[in-house]
Amino acid sequence: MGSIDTPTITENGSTQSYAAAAPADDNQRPLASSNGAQESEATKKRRSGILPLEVGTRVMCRWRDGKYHPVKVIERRKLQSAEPSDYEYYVHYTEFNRRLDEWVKLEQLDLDSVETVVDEKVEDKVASLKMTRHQKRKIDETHVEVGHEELDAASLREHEEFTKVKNIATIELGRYEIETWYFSPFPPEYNDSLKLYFCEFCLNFMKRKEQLQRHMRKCDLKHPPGDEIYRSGTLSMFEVDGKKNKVYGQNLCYLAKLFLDHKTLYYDVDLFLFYVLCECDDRGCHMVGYFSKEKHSEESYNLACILTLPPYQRKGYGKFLIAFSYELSKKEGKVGTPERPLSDLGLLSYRGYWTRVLLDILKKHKGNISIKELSDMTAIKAEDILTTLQSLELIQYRKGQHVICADPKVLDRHLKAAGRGGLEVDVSKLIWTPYKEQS
Ligand SMILES: CC(=O)SCCNC(=O)CCNC(=O)[C@H](O)C(C)(C)COP(=O)(O)OP(=O)(O)OC[C@H]1O[C@@H](n2cnc3c(N)ncnc32)[C@H](O)[C@@H]1OP(=O)(O)O
Repeated sequence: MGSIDTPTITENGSTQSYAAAAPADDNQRPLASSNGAQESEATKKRRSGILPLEVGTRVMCRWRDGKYHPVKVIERRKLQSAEPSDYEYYVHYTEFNRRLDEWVKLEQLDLDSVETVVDEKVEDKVASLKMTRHQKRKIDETHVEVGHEELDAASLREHEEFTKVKNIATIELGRYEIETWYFSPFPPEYNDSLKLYFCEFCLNFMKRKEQLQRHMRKCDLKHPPGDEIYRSGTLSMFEVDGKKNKVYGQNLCYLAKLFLDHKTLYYDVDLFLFYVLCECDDRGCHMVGYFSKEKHSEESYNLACILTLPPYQRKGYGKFLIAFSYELSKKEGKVGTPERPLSDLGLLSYRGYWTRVLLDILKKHKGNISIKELSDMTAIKAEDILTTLQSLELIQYRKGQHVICADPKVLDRHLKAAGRGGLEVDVSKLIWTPYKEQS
């Protein structure tokens, strides 16, 4: 499967880029040169007519692969120079996920491709009028000041303005420096910092490296707070109760929101349990990722948010966390499903997990099996089983019923295409009591 591009991570000074810069090719366009001496009078006149570009402008932009891609200008900021047209632009690549939005220099833009300026105000007004009450509440909850049920169009627009540009560009966490993906509503006093320094154990965050160094001398945590409920080899899972460890829970939410776009940031962490996966060595237990789970979910959600930190992605931890969430559901005697909406990467991971689990059972099972039986065996909600099997074309609708038609050859073909299984959860190493039984 091809890779969805993600920003960069630095470890010990060496930069790993998930999207290698491609060599220049036919897709290369002439650079929008800022060298005035070589420009014709006509070009100069045209440039001065359109610069600085308006927010909302659509134009082609040279990306890190060396090719030009369509972008929309989201924001602009003035550079400290004498030229009135010297700005840099925050752009959204319309073909890519928002995590790749970035500040670019004028030189990266092909000014010959500038399209008519969109009337942002009209566009946004229409969008905000189309918002449902539920969407409004979700947006409101990601804001620092929670609790405004009714947002008028003006404050909604103000909020969108506020969140459209990433506030924190990078974080330092343990031995990694990580580029962030999205806006996260840190308390206002952190909003002037491009980089934040996290204690990898208690997740407190600071503006300066020296503050972190001082903190690390005092912090006595060497693993997440809470109970270690799983250990197998160097992998450990900790269950953190948001009520008992409120600050940790909130810090984790601030951190996670930097990599989760459409998720609500809950300040009321009391209602959640956090399952934090760590790789352990002699220096301590280092967070790899986590998922959160509502203590009581009316919608039978068994997972609210899931994150593998970027340095650990594509190594099977995501599928491990998903598998773990279903193992907890099995212990509770319930079926579960992840909270919606799923992100692009979330959907890929879940589809991959469901596909492999179901194909493995169908391959081994002799005779007929129903969706209900599959659901009982896996704790996967029947709807998710149905959509997965439908996408694999293993379902037929006969006499008003869905019937699974699993030809062994078709199963083999799908299994081959399903890729790696991810890291296994060793259930014998899970020592856990469901939440309700603890109180
Ligand atoms: C309910 C919700 O919370 S939805 C939101 C989900 N969370 C997010 O979007 C936060 C940011 N993303 C992440 O944290 C991670 O990408 C996760 C948690 C979704 C997946 O974590 P990972 O540790 O990378 O998962 P894992 O290594 O098990 O891979 C899962 C599968 O997803 C797909 N996948 C994951 N990342 C990519 C990618 N960058 N490009 C293409 N496919 C990908 C692959 O099919 C992969 O399986 P494969 O490697 O065998 O081909």
